[in-house]
Amino acid sequence: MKLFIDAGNTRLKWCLDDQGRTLASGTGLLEEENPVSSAGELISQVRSVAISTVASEERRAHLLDSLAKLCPVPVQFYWSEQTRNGLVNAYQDVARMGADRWHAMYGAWLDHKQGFVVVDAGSAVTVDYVDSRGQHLGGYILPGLQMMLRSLRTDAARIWFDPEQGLATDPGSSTGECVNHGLAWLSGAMVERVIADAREHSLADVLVTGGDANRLIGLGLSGIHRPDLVLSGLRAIHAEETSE
Ligand SMILES: Nc1ncnc2c1ncn2[C@@H]1O[C@H](COP(=O)(O)OP(=O)(O)OP(=O)(O)O)[C@@H](O)[C@H]1O
Ligand SMILES: CC(C)(CO)[C@@H](O)C(=O)NCCC(=O)O
Ligand SMILES: [K+]
Repeated sequence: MKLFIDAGNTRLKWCLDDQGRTLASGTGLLEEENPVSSAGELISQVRSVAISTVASEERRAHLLDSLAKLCPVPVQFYWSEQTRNGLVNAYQDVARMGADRWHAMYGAWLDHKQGFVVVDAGSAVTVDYVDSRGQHLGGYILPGLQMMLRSLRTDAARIWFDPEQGLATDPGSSTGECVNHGLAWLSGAMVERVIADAREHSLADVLVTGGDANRLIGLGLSGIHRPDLVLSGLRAIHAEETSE
């Protein structure tokens, strides 16, 4: 059995794979003593681990330590690449691209050859465009939804509010409404731009992943929700690399 991990800046997503079949999956927090505690006893059956991560070196080392204690098996990290199976990265310096973006794009490329947008609404929001030739046209990195609220709360002395997950975008008449509606309004504007760009570049599909995917879909991002997109790309790449 193989363990696949997508370790973001906040959360970690894992799945257990037996010859391409998903036996179990779950989430954890990177700073926890055992970030894959939700896998329980199954962890003892793991024979190898493959990881896609954008966490700091410190957190990556912590994850390796935790895994070494739980199951002393080979661990392989997978990073961004220049090209794979027709998908071509727009970055000159691909080592700088977050592995999650490349793996999500590759996961999308396998099923959506007619051009697509990947929106990953995690700790940060990323938007990437790939055309029908597999050429990555480039992308955007924006602060995540929680990150924006947190910066308003910590960097502005007189802004106090309770965060809400609402979708209302009408002008607010209290601090709480102004902040919460403001975030929905800004996110909605981003959604409109993504839809307009997809049309302009003839990208057929919009794939949405990350913890805030449903919020963006609620704000009008009509797309395909693929919570497992990074893990899908990682699994495919691992399979290709180990079958050679
Ligand atoms: N159970 C949850 N725990 C934490 N965040 C959650 C949860 N459910 C939804 N969210 C939302 O998900 C966002 C984080 O998304 P996600 O878990 O995909 O991030 P991540 O993969 O750690 O981040 P990144 O890949 O950008 O580093 C937060 O902005 C938060 O609003
Ligand atoms: C943008 C995030 C944080 C999204 O998870 C991640 O992909 C990352 O750390 N990227 C590095 C910078 C880049 O992709 O150019
Ligand atoms: K992510």
